[in-house]
Amino acid sequence: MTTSFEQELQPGSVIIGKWNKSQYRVERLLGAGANGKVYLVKRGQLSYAMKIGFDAADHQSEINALKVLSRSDTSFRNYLLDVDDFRLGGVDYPYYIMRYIKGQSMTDFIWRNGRDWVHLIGLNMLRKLVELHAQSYIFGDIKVQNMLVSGYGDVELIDFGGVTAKGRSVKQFTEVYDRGYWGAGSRTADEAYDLFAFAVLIISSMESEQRLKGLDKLLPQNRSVELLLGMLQSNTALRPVAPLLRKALLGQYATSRQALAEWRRQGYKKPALASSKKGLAGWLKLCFALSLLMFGVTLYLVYWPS
Ligand SMILES: Nc1ncnc2c1ncn2[C@@H]1O[C@H](COP(=O)(O)OP(=O)(O)OP(=O)(O)O)[C@@H](O)[C@H]1O
Repeated sequence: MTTSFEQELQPGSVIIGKWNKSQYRVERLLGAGANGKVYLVKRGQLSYAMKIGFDAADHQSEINALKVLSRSDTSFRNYLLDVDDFRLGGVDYPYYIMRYIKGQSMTDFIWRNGRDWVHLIGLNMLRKLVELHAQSYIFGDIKVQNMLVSGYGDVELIDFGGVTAKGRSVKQFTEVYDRGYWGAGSRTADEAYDLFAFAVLIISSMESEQRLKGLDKLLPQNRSVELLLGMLQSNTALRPVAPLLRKALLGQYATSRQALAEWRRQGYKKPALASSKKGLAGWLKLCFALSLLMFGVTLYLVYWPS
């Protein structure tokens, strides 16, 4: 049953769970998508994200996967914190409470801090996939919008709507990242499916908007993995990881563990955050100013008539 939630929850309004009676104060809307609306809420001093589902069946299946992951001994532990309904205008709306992830999109992060970050972000993304795959699920809907990057290139996945048990048909995907769209394989949930999308994610994060334009509107006869391989080949910044991404696009990794092991073997320069780059620039400016001052003092001492 679809229970579209048209209303906006106003900041300051209080949501009370119908069953668990937990109370959450709404701070603001974080985002809205095809499956629901996500709000930043507070319980006491702690912040959480609350997702109100539109479709009861989709919402429940997302919760089922999150319950398994939340109980696992992985970084997804305790990701899901509460599941309940709230009543508004005589209608019950299902919601769940999850960890609030503070971060920025991968493209923003790379734009701010530099392209050398792609290696570390890729590594952290593969680590997440290995954890998820070990629980017999695949993520399904890997895309820039479904992950956040924070701190020193730490990656968090958000939107578990595409999480699918291995062997089933992928529940939710985005065309450009989907190997079926590119005629590169089926939509059956296996680890290689996520690795294909991972390769597209890395390639697209290093491409200009101009070159990505129209990729989602290609006629079926023009969609071929060769096009993605061509983009990969021409991107010099991706040269060290190009052989790995090529294998991922061609479905040559059976497991994410293999891909992670190879990614790790690629050495990379430790990237610097923009703020520390700024710090360095500040130091350089200070040193330059000091050397000018010293130069002035020397001139004064040498040439000033005594
Ligand atoms: N745990 C979280 N912490 C912080 N922000 C979040 C969290 N979960 C979701 N968001 C924000 O809310 C937005 C919408 O959430 P989500 O992607 O889960 O909705 P959706 O309906 O499944 O979207 P889509 O149509 O892309 O499938 C996200 O793009 C993100 O900005």
